[in-house]
Amino acid sequence: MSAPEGASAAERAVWEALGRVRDPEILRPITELGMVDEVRVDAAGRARVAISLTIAGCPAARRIEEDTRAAAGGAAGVTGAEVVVGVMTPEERRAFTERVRGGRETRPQQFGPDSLTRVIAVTSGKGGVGKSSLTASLAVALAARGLAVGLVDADVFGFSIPGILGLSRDGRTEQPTRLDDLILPPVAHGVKTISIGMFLGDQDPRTTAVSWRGPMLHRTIEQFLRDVWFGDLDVLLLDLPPGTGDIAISVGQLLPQAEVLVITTPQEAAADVAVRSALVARQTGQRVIGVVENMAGLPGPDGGVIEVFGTGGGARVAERLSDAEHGDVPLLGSVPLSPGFREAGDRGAPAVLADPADPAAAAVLTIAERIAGLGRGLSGRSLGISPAP
Ligand SMILES: Nc1ncnc2c1ncn2[C@@H]1O[C@H](COP(=O)(O)OP(=O)(O)OP(=O)(O)O)[C@@H](O)[C@H]1O
Repeated sequence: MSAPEGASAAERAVWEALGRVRDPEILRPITELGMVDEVRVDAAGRARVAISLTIAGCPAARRIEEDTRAAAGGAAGVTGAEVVVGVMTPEERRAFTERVRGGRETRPQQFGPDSLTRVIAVTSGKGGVGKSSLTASLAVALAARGLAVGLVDADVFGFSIPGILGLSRDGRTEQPTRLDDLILPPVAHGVKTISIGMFLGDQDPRTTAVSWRGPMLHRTIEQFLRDVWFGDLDVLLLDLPPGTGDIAISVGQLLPQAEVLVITTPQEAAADVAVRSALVARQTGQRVIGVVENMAGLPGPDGGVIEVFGTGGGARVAERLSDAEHGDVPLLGSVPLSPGFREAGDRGAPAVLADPADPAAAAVLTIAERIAGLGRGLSGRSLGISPAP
């Protein structure tokens, strides 16, 4: 929607400014989404903007209201701005969800084999190697490069993504917005993020144990991929639980075209199990695109490096996964131990944004650049186009 005919110059300026206000969950302009009902600017330059939100008090409401006021107030010829917030009628909401979907149905799966979204599942053999920290940081780094990025935290037992991305504070995790059968994921640092930790209702994730059997886990991942509206993504990252359990197998079945990124530490024991988790992914048809070594040497105060977890694990995993059949699996980078990187994650402000000069953050940024540059092979895939008759 844009300024109606007969609008004054100041009203047109307000409409134009509102075109730069994005819904923080859908990441599209509120004018395009039909959320602006009316713009009036009186002779004294006072603007009155009427907007309609999907649900009263939806998590994004205050942000949209503030951004709208700021945008209208800053438009040429405007001396002050008032924002009147209304709620869409069920009819308007239906039209809104249609607009969000762009006429497409959410079902079946959004990330089927013909989708142009690169799906990258991040796996590790054992826990605690920094897989979640690296997945979240890579997602943020790729989004900062201008890509549309989604992140599914499929680490059901150890979901830590909401905390690392600042979506969880004091035991309360930000909730997705539900619009009828559409689930809109919260956006953190430009990344559309969904986690099992967002579906625990009022339960405190710090004290809530998730103990689900395989079929329930499978259904949850399936629902994440089907009902959560990510829109058009360039990249979808999945943080898998460590090891080769039910979730890894479900993801392999649901997303056989996914690429796999393997995280290990330099330690022999971590490297051995990392190779095994990659081999399981391969059995389901997924392609291993590379290995990242985390928790490599800790820079010491005297300029030396303390090899807390030894050396060489990343290179060993890459070498063992490279063969004539699968080609060369590269070691995409080695991320040093860094107290600053950990602290930033604990604060919910990833170091790749908050402190890009941090040695671990810098290594992750370089790895993100390499991953973005790898692209995805389209050979053998249907592009969904047919010759003109
Ligand atoms: N390069 C690093 N330097 C310092 N600390 C790190 C680094 N990478 C990860 N950490 C820290 O190590 C801990 C474990 O990391 P994380 O939770 O990301 O591991 P994980 O492999 O996802 O574990 P799990 O799968 O068992 O949940 C976290 O406290 C994290 O902040």
